[in-house]
Amino acid sequence: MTTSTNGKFDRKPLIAGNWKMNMDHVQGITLLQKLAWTLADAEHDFSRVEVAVFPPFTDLRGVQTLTMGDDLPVHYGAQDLSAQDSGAYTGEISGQFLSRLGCSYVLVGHSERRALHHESDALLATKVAAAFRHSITPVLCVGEGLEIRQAGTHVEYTLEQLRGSLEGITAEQAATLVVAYEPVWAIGTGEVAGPEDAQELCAAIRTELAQLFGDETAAKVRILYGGSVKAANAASILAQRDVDGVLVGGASLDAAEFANIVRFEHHLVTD
Ligand SMILES: O=C[C@H](O)COP(=O)(O)O
Repeated sequence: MTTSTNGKFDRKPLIAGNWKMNMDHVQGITLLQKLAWTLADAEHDFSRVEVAVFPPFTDLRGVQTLTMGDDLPVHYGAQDLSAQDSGAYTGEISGQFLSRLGCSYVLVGHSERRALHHESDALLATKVAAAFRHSITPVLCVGEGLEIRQAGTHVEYTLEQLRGSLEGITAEQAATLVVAYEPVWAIGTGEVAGPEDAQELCAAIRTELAQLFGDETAAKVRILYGGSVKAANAASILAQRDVDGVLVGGASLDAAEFANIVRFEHHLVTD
């Protein structure tokens, strides 16, 4: 294991909060301020553990103003983007606009987008490309539903999503990618995949990335786990070798709880 980042991890851990369709622009600012104060009070070292939030589109300008004005070391991103850059696409949001708003990241293919908006792997590959066109890091979400898990085909299913959604990207682009493994049956249900389940899939994803783009590239990709992550279970999940962070939904709406997830290292047993 290399120790180029923080000693414990090969890659810098990323703790990401997806607010989903919660928090209007006023509530969003309050939440981010509380989070920043809580982490500042705890003297959180952002150079060791990165923090990012994914507010609704309508919050992004306020989040940008706050992070710039107060010089907050928190990154932020959008929950989706258009595959197109501009034109007659009513209701769509271009990566170009997100880039101008200072977004570092964008979620692509969250399971709720795949399910509710029928987003296919082919479409998602064009969204991944759009994110890279505008210098935004895509957080590509993959993961199986309950039926697939019960049938025991979850690894192959998830890897097929991965391959399809990354069609056409280069190894250079892949090296900067973030992948989030989110088993749909564990999202918002209180069911958490065990740390070993998270490791199994995150390791399988890394092996597949190595086959697609080479070992060196795969070693650079951060792979997150998502699904009912809370302060109480974050440390054991993040202790897994191939888990480089978490994508948190519900628990990211509570500043104190999310800050405790960010500070997971304080709950790790050191070896
Ligand atoms: O994007 C986050 C995931 O959907 C997990 O959501 P959750 O933590 O509420 O289960």
